[in-house]
Amino acid sequence: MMDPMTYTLVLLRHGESEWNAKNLFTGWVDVALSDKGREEAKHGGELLKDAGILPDVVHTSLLRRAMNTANLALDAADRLWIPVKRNWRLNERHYGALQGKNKAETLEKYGEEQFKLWRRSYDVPPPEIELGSEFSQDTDPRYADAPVVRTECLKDVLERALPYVKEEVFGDLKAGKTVLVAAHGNSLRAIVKFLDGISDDDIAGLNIPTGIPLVYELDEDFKPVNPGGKYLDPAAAAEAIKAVANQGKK
Ligand SMILES: O=C(O)[C@@H](CO)OP(=O)(O)O
Repeated sequence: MMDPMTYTLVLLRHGESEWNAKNLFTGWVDVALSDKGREEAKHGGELLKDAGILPDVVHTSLLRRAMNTANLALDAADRLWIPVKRNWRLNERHYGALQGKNKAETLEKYGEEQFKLWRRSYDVPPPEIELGSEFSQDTDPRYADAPVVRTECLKDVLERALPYVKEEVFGDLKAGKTVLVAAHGNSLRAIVKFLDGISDDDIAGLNIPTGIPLVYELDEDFKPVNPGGKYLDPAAAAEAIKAVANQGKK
């Protein structure tokens, strides 16, 4: 039994996307899940159901890989009926001019140090994307309420995600709901950094696998009772985390 004084927050990174499979920087580009990604999402829902962790409300980004992952997972857990809240603040980190670029080619061209800084440093953003270019979202109507974003580092993601998390996600937790957040590698890294109080340096080494629910029990001050959370399939998560860390290297 879970302590009745704790809140249950489930973080779920979307299943593999078509651009994850092609090893391309994705960011705000709205790519679909791959077949494997759809399977991962369903499996994530089955893991939730098997663990008896049944979300009462789901929060997603405005990107279809997260929205569809939430739907597939909730369908598998027989919770497709729960309320849905969507917000751009849960989007993947905007990858600036790297959006649409191949990770292996970028590593090759700029070297490991620069590649790592762009990918995992806390406060070094990639170069800004050119407005109006193929992979820019500056005219996308779904972002009418958001500022024009041209690139983001993880710090920027944390700063735009946190107000939403504190208000909406914590608000639902306070109301006694089990909350599912279906989002992205870097928006979830930002949330985990905040929850676990991870330092700006150490966050570089944290990677989140696709499709495996990460469950946090939080105390009434929203501090993790189980620091780092608990993956519902720890062995699969450990394998997948290594693979994410090594993306770019062939
Ligand atoms: O391309 C992206 O948007 C992200 C997540 O897939 O990649 P990375 O893990 O390299 O930050």
